Amino acid sequence: MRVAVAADHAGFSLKQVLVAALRARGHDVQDLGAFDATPSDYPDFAVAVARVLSAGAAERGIVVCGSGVGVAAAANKLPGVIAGMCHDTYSAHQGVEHDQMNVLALGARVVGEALALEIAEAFLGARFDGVARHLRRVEKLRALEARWGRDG
Ligand SMILES: O=C(CO)[C@H](O)[C@H](O)[C@H](O)COP(=O)(O)O
Repeated sequence: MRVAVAADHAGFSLKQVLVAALRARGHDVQDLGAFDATPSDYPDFAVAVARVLSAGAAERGIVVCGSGVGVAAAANKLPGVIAGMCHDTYSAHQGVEHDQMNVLALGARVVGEALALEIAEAFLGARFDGVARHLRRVEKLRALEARWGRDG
């Protein structure tokens, strides 16, 4: 699967681990930085991933900061993005199956590397189930986006 990944300084180390592991497992990973742990601003990296998703150049995105909160908020500002912060595997796959989540937000100061990798795999392995009630709810999300717009 084509996956865009990015992190700020707080998520840099975990992002390095995720990129290497996901590539080793056969995913086509686009690493959008950060490329070192120099202090940086999480919106810049979350938006880099969200732009790729918004343009249809990747199927999924993973964004990492200290808590996962900032990158989730930033990614959700762009059209076509449904980002969720998940620190357990159930939310990571259910968010895709029910909510069509396409960006996973992780907090590197919250979860360890092994759990983060399991969460990422649960996210990447899941597919939207297309069940009518789930589709109806996702369409309401899209309608909210269309009504109030987002700054891409
Ligand atoms: O967790 C974050 C946002 O939700 C980000 O990692 C922030 O950049 C975090 O606040 C970083 O904190 P720092 O003290 O600047 O390292």
